[in-house]
Amino acid sequence: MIRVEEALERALALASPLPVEKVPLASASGRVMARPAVATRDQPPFDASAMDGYAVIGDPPAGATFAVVGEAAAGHGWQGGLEPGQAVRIFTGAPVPPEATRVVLQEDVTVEAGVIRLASAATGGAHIRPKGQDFRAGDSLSPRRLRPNDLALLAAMNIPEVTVTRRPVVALIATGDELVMPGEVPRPDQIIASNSFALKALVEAEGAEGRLLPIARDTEDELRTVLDLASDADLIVTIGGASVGDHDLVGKVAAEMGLERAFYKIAMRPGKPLMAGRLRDVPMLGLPGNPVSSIVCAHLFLLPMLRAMLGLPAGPAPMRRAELAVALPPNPARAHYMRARLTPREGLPLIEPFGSQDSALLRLLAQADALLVRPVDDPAREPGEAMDYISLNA
Ligand SMILES: Nc1nc2c(c(=O)[nH]1)N[C@H]1C(S)=C(S)[C@@H](COP(=O)(O)OP(=O)(O)OC[C@H]3O[C@@H](n4cnc5c(N)ncnc54)[C@H](O)[C@@H]3O)O[C@H]1N2
Ligand code: MOO
Repeated sequence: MIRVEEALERALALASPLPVEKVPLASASGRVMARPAVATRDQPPFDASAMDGYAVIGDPPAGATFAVVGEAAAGHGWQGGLEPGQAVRIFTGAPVPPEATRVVLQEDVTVEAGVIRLASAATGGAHIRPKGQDFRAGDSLSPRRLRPNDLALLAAMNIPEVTVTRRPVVALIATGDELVMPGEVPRPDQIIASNSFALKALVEAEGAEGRLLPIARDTEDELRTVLDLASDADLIVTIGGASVGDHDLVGKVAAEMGLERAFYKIAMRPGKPLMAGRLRDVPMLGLPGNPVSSIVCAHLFLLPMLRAMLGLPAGPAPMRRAELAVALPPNPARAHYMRARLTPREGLPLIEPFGSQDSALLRLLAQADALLVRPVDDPAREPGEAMDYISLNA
């Protein structure tokens, strides 16, 4: 059994960034930019008024009057010139006439017969947004996972298409004679396939496409057939059949199909029988079948692999700190990822692992906010100690 850190390194070595493609800006939310985007224009492209009011020259005192000689609205600049003693009616977003040095707010003037009079001295802000204040032509946005705010910036930069990394297609293969899909009527000795649904949601939240393949029954032929169906995926994920039982066929069948194994079995709880490798050029992750084990392994291995394929910085699932609520005995030779509840407080949140850590309990997993991380050979812990955890709510 190898350690989690070593296993992750080997898993990440299987995953390389996928080719890039161009997508319209309107479809780019959540996608991962593959190259910097470079602005082709200044924003604003002219000195722009920040307020509705009057553009004037100088710092006039209270009582000063100006003849209104024209109007500048957003999208309609004033071309007629401006002299001292004159004002141009102006609206937010309009180009400020080049001669003007400030905009006075309409609330600060009285208007009579085309003449404005200042109620108070025009001091303080000029209410002009200088050309290029937001960004200039040539400024760039560095590659990142695109959030809605980033899309607004790219649009303002006049970038209609973004170069992004292709979404990894993840084939999800549940295995086992005991499984039927939700909505079907199981025999008395069957259960409902549940893991694939969490895994599909997890990979899609990460920016990949999850493809649910038919459940592979516990025969070598059927498993081979479904693995063949997955050969055009970017990542093959099997669920179950990873352990040592007579019906655990994934390792055997994959090996016969040419799996170059990167590892099998790790010093981790839950998730000991995890395997990974390359099957005919496609990276493969063999998750254990126990529901909690498969989902915990997805957080620790599958999501980092997807981040690597998306060209994002890839490494371990991000860790945070919390204060332990209860005493814990020493942790033996397998790192333990304990399902736990977090209570937010001032300072570090409080973390309390559930009493039962059975890897079949989905109801407890649904109540869990976090995985409390206990490294290999972690000593006994006292309440109040600061510990690492991985968020399940992110
Ligand atoms: N003699 C040993 N037995 C087991 C060991 C071991 O070291 N020696 N390891 C245990 C551990 S730890 C785990 S984890 C499980 C994992 O085994 P498999 O990956 O072979 O998983 P299965 O046997 O196929 O299934 C385990 C369990 O999970 C249920 N399951 C499977 N797939 C799904 C699914 N898609 N949705 C919902 N539930 C699923 C399945 O019905 C079983 O109950 O092995 C231990 N045994
Ligand atoms: O590793 Mo198994 O995942 O403990 O249940």
